[in-house]
Amino acid sequence: MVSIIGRSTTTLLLALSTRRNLFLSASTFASLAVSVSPFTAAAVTSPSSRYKSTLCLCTADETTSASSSSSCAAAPLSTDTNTQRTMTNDLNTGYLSAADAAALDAELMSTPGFCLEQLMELAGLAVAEAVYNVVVGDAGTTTTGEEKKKHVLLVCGPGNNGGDGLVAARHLVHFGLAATIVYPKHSTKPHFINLVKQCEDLGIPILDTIPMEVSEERFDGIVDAIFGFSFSGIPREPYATAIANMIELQQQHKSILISVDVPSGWDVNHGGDDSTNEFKLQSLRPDVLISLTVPKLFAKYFHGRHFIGGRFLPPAMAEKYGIRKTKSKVQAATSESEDWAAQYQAYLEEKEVASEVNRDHIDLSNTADVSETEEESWTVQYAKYCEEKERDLFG
Ligand SMILES: NC(=O)C1=CN([C@@H]2O[C@H](COP(=O)(O)OP(=O)(O)OC[C@H]3O[C@@H](n4cnc5c(N)ncnc54)[C@H](OP(=O)(O)O)[C@@H]3O)[C@@H](O)[C@H]2O)[C@@H](O)CC1
Ligand SMILES: [K+]
Repeated sequence: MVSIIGRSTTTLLLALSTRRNLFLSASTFASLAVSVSPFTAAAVTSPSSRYKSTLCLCTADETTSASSSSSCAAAPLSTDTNTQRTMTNDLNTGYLSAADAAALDAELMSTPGFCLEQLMELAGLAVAEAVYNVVVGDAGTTTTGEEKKKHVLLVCGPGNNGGDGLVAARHLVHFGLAATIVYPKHSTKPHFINLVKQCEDLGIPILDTIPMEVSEERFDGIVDAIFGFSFSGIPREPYATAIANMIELQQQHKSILISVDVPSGWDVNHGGDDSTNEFKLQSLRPDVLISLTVPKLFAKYFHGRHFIGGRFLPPAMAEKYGIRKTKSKVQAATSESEDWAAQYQAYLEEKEVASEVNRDHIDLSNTADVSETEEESWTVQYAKYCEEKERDLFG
């Protein structure tokens, strides 16, 4: 399976490695990327994603790691996209009840001092990465056959699950996909107002209802970010209609339905297959589930493709909540990643050659020296240019 790190992390590492050590090997770079990656995103049965920040492969064991410091950012729990199967036997992380999930959330924001905005950004980024992997997948292209951008509809609810959807929409657009948001009830909290503004600034349409006309856009993926672990009872309007519309689009347009943390309408502790409940008989059947931090109890009844995203648990807290830890291993990168690594190595070599041309001796193990020398070389060239100009002008 593949773990993914965010582009920002990659960029940071590129910048750091370029400045601090030009001989940093691609494999060291990849290991470093894995070790600093703050979240986990998805799993991925499609190891050949061309998304360039996909850096490492993890074993199935990795999906069980709850340690934020050593685990890959996202891990898939099921390994076969075509034959859906239960993940129960594959999962060693334990499941959280709705009450425990809320308590864990509150505790993350007290003892380790995470703020909600921080957690939501990590969660939303992990969601975007999993969605990218699912929608773009093996095809490795962000466009459709007609060269239109692949398009993701994100249906966002009134709480933090909806916030994860808003964050994910922004990242997906930065990843090169088209996004449309349906946000029936806007939160008046300042952070949510900002999230909406950030999406508007990217030109993402924000609608009140799901466009259902046949002539309207076909969505490659639909992200269900309506309800998370604080949902209870039967969905009220306008969300009941939104859920029904998502089911219709999934069935008629063959859009991939991806639920964030909890399939909306499912009982967080008991799942969505309770035949005694009329609504649940019509409830949505997501193709993909992205559990945040840890799967909730209902996930025992989910049989589709399963990712874990946004794992930021310190080990002591993981232990407290019965989340089992295993050692995480980083295996060889995918062939795509190797391509990427090769490109990076070539870039380093190019830089090295350029530096050698520019001066007799450069200590390549010291960034300060390199930049100073480059700066010196540039200033020398500029001085020569000025001298020439002066000679031309004044003889
Ligand atoms: N640590 C983590 O893992 C992190 C988790 N994060 C995310 O937060 C999610 C939990 O967020 P949350 O607590 O805000 O609740 P969530 O489920 O989004 O919705 C509550 C809203 O739904 C409403 N509502 C409820 N029942 C309803 C019904 N039957 N019909 C209609 N409405 C109903 C309810 O309204 P109320 O009943 O209060 O009137 C309220 O407005 C979690 O799943 C994950 O996605 C990340 O962002 C950060 C890190
Ligand atoms: K959801």
